[in-house]
Amino acid sequence: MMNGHGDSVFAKSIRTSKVACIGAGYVGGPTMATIAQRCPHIQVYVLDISQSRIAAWNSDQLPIYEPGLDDVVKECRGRNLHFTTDVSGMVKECDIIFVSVNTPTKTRGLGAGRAADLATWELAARCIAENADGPKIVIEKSTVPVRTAAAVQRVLEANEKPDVKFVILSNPEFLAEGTAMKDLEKPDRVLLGGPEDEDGQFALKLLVDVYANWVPREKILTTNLWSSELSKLVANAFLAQRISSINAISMLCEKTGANVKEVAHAIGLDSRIGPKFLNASVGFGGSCFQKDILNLVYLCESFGLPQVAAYWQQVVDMNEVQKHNFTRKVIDAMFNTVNRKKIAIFGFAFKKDTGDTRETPALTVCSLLMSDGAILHVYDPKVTREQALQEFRDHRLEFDFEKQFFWEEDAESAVQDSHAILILTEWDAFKGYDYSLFRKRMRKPAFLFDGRNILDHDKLADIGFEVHSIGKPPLRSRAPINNSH
Ligand SMILES: NC(=O)C1=CN([C@@H]2O[C@H](COP(=O)(O)OP(=O)(O)OC[C@H]3O[C@@H](n4cnc5c(N)ncnc54)[C@H](O)[C@@H]3O)[C@@H](O)[C@H]2O)C=CC1
Ligand SMILES: O=C(O)[C@H]1O[C@H](OP(=O)(O)OP(=O)(O)OC[C@H]2O[C@@H](n3ccc(=O)[nH]c3=O)[C@H](O)[C@@H]2O)[C@H](O)[C@@H](O)[C@@H]1O
Repeated sequence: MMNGHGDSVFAKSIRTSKVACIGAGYVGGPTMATIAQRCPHIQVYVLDISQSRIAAWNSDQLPIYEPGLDDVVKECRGRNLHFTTDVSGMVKECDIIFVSVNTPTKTRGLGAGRAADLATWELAARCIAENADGPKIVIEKSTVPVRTAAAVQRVLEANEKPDVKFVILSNPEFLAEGTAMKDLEKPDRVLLGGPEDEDGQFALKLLVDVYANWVPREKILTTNLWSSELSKLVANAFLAQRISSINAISMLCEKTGANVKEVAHAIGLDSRIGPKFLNASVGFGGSCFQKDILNLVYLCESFGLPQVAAYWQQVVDMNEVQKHNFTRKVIDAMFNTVNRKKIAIFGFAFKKDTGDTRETPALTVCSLLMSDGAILHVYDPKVTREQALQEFRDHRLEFDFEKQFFWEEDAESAVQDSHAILILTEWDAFKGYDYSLFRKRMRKPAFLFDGRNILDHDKLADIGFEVHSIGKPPLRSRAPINNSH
């Protein structure tokens, strides 16, 4: 793995042929599968406390859906990629240990609702400390608050094993779900932060060499620990800020007759702004944007920067406004009530090409509609009803699910006798449907609310739909009267 070893005692005793990762989730699984594929000379062990998750990784039905992942796992599993619950055993065996456990928002106590909950991280660190009988390089792969490495160092060293030295590196992950394998194969950059002393620089070089097996050297950045930790939070905050900014403008478009797609295109051609990540939507979701911004807000407050905290808090607040605004639009348009009306929901995942529903905007929209009495029939190609129900439970949202929340095997069944179709996830398949046929099966007037702006709205109005989208004035049906049934 290394071209040459360092000279220190630490450097000389690090064994480099085995790597472990604690946490076999959306990040740990795909990231380690990529390392195994690109570095056949390294044995990679992915560890998790969840028996069921590890069993799934070892089966034909992987625990997460990610395009391209199956092939890489099939190629490497059993060769140099291993999934196991033997966390302590493999922590002993491996000197290079990534930690990719979940770091959700704290739900109680100091900083509840904002600060990152590092309990899982602390447990992982304690596990490493207890099982280490030689030097270890511990790599923060999870997204953590800036200065977490200092806390981790204290936990690791508290066991007072004089011969065991730990070096902590930061290596945040920038992959997006749905494109994880492509992002890992060709990252915009790999970011590595480490201590500035000799062993820190040795460890950093070791990790650079791992990535250099497939990532061009100029894309591998090295910084100090704190810059690396903070850059991850800032990257997510900037990305989410773009969405909240264009969503805020979409509300103004709806009032003024401007079209947000045209505005996004016009501003995106300015090379300083750029065209990406300017799709106005029903709101951003996913496990990270909200939690990472709240974490940033909490950090700013803790460091005595209330104005900076308030600035970033607005990004999350605007996202809430957008989800509520969209739902209010639905209810307003449908004569101010959706009580007992069947509504077809297309998509429950937080974005296309993933089965992940964490913080999905669909949860808020569906909850608000059910509060108003709507009967929802949901179709999502990759999400199960049980998973959606778990999402409601996780957020302590209670409804009469047996009467108001139905799951359908296809879009057509969801649409039958419905008053409206809501597009909440931008699955490509939703673009190819025969909406003319759908409209025939629906109650009239037939409403369509495109929360992702993915359909041809003029065509839908010609077919006979009343179309509402994001950041555009609504379109009434343009179908001839005799065509309206
Ligand atoms: N999901 C994503 O797209 C991205 C996530 N991240 C960050 O990566 C981190 C992990 O995220 P995900 O992979 O989505 O989480 P996840 O929840 O899918 O996976 C975490 C896994 O860690 C396991 N775990 C927890 N404590 C453990 C312990 N003590 N020992 C062994 N296993 C343990 C859990 O059982 C779970 O399977 C988070 O900090 C997140 O912010 C960063 C970039 C992208
Ligand atoms: O830290 C993380 O977890 C990851 O968070 C995001 O990745 P992800 O949440 O998987 O997906 P995105 O493509 O960023 O989409 C997030 C949300 O924003 C929405 N979105 C995205 C882009 C856009 O223009 N408009 C918009 O509404 C998506 O539909 C989705 O709900 C970042 O893009 C990754 O770089 C980062 O590593």
